[in-house]
Amino acid sequence: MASLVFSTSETSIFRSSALTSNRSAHGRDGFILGRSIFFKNSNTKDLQITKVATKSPETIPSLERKISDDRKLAAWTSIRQERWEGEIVIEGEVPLWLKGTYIRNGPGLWNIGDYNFRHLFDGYATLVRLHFENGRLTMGHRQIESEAYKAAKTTNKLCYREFSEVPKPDNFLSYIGDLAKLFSGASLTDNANTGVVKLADGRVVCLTETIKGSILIDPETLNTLGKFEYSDKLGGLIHSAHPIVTDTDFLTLLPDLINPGYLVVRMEPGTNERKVIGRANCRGGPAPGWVHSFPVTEHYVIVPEMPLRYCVQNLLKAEPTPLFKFEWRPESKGFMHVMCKASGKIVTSVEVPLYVTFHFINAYEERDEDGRVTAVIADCCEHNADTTILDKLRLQNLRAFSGEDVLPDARVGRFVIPLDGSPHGKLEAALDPEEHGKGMDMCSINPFYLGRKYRYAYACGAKRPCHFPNTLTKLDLVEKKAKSWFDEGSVPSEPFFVPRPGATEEDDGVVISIISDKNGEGYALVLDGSSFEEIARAKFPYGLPYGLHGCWIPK
Ligand SMILES: CC(=O)/C=C/C=C(C)/C=C/C1=C(C)CCCC1(C)C
Ligand SMILES: CC(/C=C/C=O)=C\C=C\C=O
Ligand SMILES: [Fe+2]
Repeated sequence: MASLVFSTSETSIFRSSALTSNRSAHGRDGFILGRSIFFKNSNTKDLQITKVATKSPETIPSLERKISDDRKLAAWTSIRQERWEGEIVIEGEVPLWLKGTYIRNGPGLWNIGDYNFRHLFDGYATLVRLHFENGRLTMGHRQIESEAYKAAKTTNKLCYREFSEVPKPDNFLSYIGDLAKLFSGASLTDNANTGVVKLADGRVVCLTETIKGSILIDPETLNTLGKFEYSDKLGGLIHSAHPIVTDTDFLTLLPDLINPGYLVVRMEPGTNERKVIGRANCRGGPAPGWVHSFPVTEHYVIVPEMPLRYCVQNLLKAEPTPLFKFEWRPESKGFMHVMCKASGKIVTSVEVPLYVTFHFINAYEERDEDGRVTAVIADCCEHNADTTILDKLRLQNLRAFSGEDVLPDARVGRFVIPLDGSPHGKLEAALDPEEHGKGMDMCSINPFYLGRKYRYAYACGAKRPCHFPNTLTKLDLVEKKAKSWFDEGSVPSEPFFVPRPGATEEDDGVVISIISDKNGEGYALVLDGSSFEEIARAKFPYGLPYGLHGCWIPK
């Protein structure tokens, strides 16, 4: 007789079994019982097994929706259950030095009951954890318990403004109330679905573009610990989704929508207080350019002012506009401001060609033979000044690939910002975009090269035809060459570089990515940072939704 003792947690103790053995389907020991699969959790002495539901389970009851086709790409499909954890089998070999935890964040749940969200960036945050130790790998995933997520679960309704979704007012009076809540920030989401960073003091924070969407998590359990409250009086509602975080620093930008400009702020480790370094005033208008990320060099913070600008009118609209909360203002031009980190002074501010970017890759100072800084070089994933990429990230488009080559072209955009007082900067491709299939986004570098002259970057590129970046690409910015990993029909997430401790070469390390494959399944992939060959993969019990950005927490 089979007898299973289920605890209230996800993990259950197995006493005896009349279960079906299941090695072939998942390449590891496990059992099938009804519609659930159980894997051995082999790092405990007890025979402990972890339950994996194969259909929409009861764990997200109010958000439940039938998954009709189990084999469709998991990347654009809502996560099937709130959490899972267990050891997964590695094919190949993970280097023994790789000890620690990779955590990836991203929007993984795009529906409330039968109501489907429209944009990739609307989804409720899903964390994925890959814990590497002694050549073994434990995977876990879990939803972040933001107020927005909890409210959707309890009311079965959208309660906060997401990237493109706006709660429906019940009547005219509540519409007026909603406008007030928009300006106070009360109706903005705290759905921290964009990135995750480890602060120098060890705290792990998930982030999005709303300041209230800064949420502390426990990197071991993926528990939501609570809001990260900023103790200063700086106010404001939005910030860059990508602060610069190092072992000593936390820098971010706060766009000022009233008096167009950006505050550059720093937060000391162990504190929650952001202090102003300086302010960059916008040169174009009527609002600041969207600032999803920004780069730094050793001595400077680079403040981008994109012609794709925040738009207060679009913020007020109930239905998404073609550019969501933004507008394209080519006449307002594009600029790059360079601020001295030490003094907060703007050392130069140049007009540059029009550009569209989510992600800066890196920046560094160019010096002459006397060691004087002559220019700042800043690289980004640049979408050829074309805003249509935002529309391509609507879920309807992501779910509808019919083989047509519809991904707009992108490149590694290299800004050259002279520091000699010239009014203009340059923007050119750092290498021939054909090298990476003219697709380019979701980048990482060796973190020791942040702000310094560097050679390698890792990003997603394209093998055409495609509708979304579908390769992992190592860029050599000196040789101006790219090398790619590709698996037909798969969607890889951001290639994340982890340096080998003690390494002296820039590309000595591994690259971690999470793959959603054409069979609806998924796996963690580890590539060698130097050869860019696969060294290991580990299949998940089921495919996971696409995720955005990760961080590495060394053991
Ligand atoms: C996931 C990602 O990369 C970006 C997410 C951006 C969000 C959630 C932006 C939200 C916003 C609002 C809810 C209102 C104010 C404007 C804006 C910051 C775009
Ligand atoms: C998925 C993405 C931006 C994510 C922001 O955090 C951009 C994809 C661009 C494709 O080329
Ligand atoms: Fe991002």
